[in-house]
Amino acid sequence: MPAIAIRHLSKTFEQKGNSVEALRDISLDIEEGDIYGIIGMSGAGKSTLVRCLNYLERPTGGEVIIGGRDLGTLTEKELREQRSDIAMIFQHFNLLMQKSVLDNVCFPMQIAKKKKDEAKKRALELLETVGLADKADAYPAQLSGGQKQRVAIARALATDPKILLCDEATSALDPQTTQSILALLKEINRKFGITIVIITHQMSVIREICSHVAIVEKGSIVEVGLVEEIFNHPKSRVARSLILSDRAADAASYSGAEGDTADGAELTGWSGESRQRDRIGDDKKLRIVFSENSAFEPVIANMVLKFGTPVNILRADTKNVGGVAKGEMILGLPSDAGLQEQMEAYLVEKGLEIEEVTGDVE
Ligand SMILES: Nc1ncnc2c1ncn2[C@@H]1O[C@H](COP(=O)(O)OP(=O)(O)OP(=O)(O)O)[C@@H](O)[C@H]1O
Repeated sequence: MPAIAIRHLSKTFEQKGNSVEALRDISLDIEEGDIYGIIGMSGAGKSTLVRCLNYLERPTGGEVIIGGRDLGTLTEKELREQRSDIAMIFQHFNLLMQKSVLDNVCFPMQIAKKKKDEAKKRALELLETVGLADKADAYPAQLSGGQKQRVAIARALATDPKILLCDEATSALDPQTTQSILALLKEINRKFGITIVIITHQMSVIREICSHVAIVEKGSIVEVGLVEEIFNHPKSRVARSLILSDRAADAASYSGAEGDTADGAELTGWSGESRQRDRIGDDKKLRIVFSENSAFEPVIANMVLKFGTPVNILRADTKNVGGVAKGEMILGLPSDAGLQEQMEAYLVEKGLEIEEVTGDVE
């Protein structure tokens, strides 16, 4: 049984005679212990979807089934109880500014009428878990963004939830702090077995920690599956576009490239992570994903030698996809159509998986 089953979910907002279909016929299974990503551009419906998952927003149609219970059939009281299983963190942390860090973490336990000393003990344990034991007496205003999000995470864990919903939880943070918060979420998932749903517009966040992803566009799911599979073979236009705009913090520039290709091959524009749109014009662009850098370098170099024509490397970098380093390269082929065809055939013959990229490579 999935931790969260979403069946034909829809949500329409009615406003001054206008109706906005924010969600249309969304169906998803999120398994227990998953770190599940939901990604889409601005206005796609992500926040509405996450708010429907705990019925902060009541769907117009369809079902949300959590732990086997259809939330739509619950009374308000049952819904409140059910919600204690579902915690949430937000982009802007939503801490109580007049309360100390410790009191912020104690707050949900206070609401749940837990004994004061037990709540304090648990809150201190949780602050330890998020690495902020020394900040118990500080106030939110005295903390950095990353520290505030850690407090919010500790507070979210205070009611021992089974599910943690993260709505753009790292969007206000710098790349390095984002990495550390994602690492913390991963640790929490592993340590406590909590199912985590991550809502984001950043592909880098998805590929860092999610096992599965659903891509939302205009209120509908356009692609869903394993992150690695979608990263390697995106099918929808949105997935391609999100992947191509993924210039994350860890997109360490591709190293060792020049040395490895210096054996006679002339790769125009090779400079680790290069952007040479102006030189490639409207020529054909290919995206190649590979698991080891060594797998493609000789192939490209030999191809250049074989055809006696340079190719442009528009981008080459390494990305972390679920803890595994994946190489990604965008190759610009010469404008001759016959040569393009032969080069493509050569790459496929050498075992590389290629796909055409349309539009600009930023
Ligand atoms: N309370 C509301 N009343 C009317 N329309 C709404 C309401 N909430 C959201 N919408 C509309 O629903 C659509 C989806 O909005 P939503 O906030 O879920 O998107 P999002 O993907 O989270 O966007 P962003 O990343 O910009 O936050 C948008 O067209 C938005 O204008």
